[in-house]
Amino acid sequence: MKKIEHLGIAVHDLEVSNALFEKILGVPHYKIEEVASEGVKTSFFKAGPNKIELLQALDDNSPVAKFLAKRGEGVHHIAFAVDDIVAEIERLTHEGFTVLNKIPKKGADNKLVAFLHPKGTNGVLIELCQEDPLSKLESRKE
Ligand SMILES: C[C@@H](C(=O)O)C(=O)SCCNC(=O)CCNC(=O)[C@H](O)C(C)(C)COP(=O)(O)OP(=O)(O)OC[C@H]1O[C@@H](n2cnc3c(N)ncnc32)[C@H](O)[C@@H]1OP(=O)(O)O
Ligand SMILES: [Co+2]
Repeated sequence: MKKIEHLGIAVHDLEVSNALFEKILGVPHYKIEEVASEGVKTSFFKAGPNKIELLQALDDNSPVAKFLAKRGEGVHHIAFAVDDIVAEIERLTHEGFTVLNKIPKKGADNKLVAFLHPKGTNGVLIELCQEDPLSKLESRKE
């Protein structure tokens, strides 16, 4: 794993939290993106070389809605950048971790993502993140 790609923070109201994090970080969010498959609306901030992802739930059954109901607002996951997500999924599965999706799925900000169950990782939800190679081709079409 190369570095922390982003830190995910669950929030009730994206608009309110966008204003809050703009005050904290001194920069506005650079992107808002819905990921319907995850049931979230996200916004992204850059703090120097680091990225923060705010997550608001789109529906009551989404992972973020459940998290908010159980634990309230706060750090939801840590995402690590990897070069080869398929190889990392294999490696971590062999190490005995529960990879929640064995096939990488499309995340936000042009990434392919996979999650490790927090029960096997000291209670921290871990996201693996690889740059989606197709996203370069998609942006060329525009
Ligand atoms: C867009 C994308 C991107 O960056 O590109 C994203 O980040 S999407 C980010 C949103 N998507 C995801 O989170 C997808 C991966 N997450 C999941 O599949 C789910 O949230 C699970 C982690 C499997 C939990 O789902 P489940 O239905 O089992 O919920 P549950 O409420 O019964 O939770 C089971 C236990 O896990 C704990 N738990 C749940 N979410 C947690 C989290 N984020 N961090 C630490 N612990 C967590 C609960 O408190 C509970 O513990 P106790 O048993 O002790 O009470
Ligand atoms: Co994330």
